[in-house]
Amino acid sequence: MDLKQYVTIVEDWPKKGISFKDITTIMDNGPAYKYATDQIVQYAKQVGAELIVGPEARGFITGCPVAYALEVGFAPVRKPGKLPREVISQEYALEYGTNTLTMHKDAVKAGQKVLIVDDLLATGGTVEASIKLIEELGGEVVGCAFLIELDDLKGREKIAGYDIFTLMNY
Ligand SMILES: O=P(O)(O)OC[C@H]1O[C@H](OP(=O)(O)OP(=O)(O)O)[C@H](O)[C@@H]1O
Ligand SMILES: Nc1ncnc2[nH]cnc12
Repeated sequence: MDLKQYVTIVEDWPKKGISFKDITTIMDNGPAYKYATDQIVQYAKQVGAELIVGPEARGFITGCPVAYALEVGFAPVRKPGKLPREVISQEYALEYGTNTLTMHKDAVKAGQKVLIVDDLLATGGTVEASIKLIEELGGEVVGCAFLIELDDLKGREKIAGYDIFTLMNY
């Protein structure tokens, strides 16, 4: 399936100069959403994922169906003030701003093989911060899976040494 036909490109959003890749038009199409999920599930099996971690919010939409299909758990990476129990935190930079990400202290078990799933790899700030959180909790990041990679932003250089799987490149 040519998934790119389901991505909607919105120029100059949320700021001038950003070419926003809207994946809601993959998610609202049943076969496209299933196809995208199935590709990541196959990859997750290859790398032996025991837990899926997804960054808020689009990492939930992308990662949760993968966890469901594999019958493994899903742990959220969230923006500050959202998780109710003890958290660890990590600052990160976005293509259009900065923020902090948090995870519950007990979200990952020591030695657990973790696959990070998100919709898009841009500068790599989000996935880099997620890797730091998972490793601080003792998890082993066995891969990072994305629907989309924005090549010019060179996010993969930030996570050199980690296995990366992407379905579409722009
Ligand atoms: O590689 P990076 O430069 O870090 O950018 C990629 C991240 O940016 C987007 O999330 P965003 O923070 O906009 O949050 P959202 O999913 O809640 O819209 C996207 O879903 C990725 O998580
Ligand atoms: N260009 C972009 N399109 C969609 N999501 C993004 N997150 C960071 N950069 C993005």
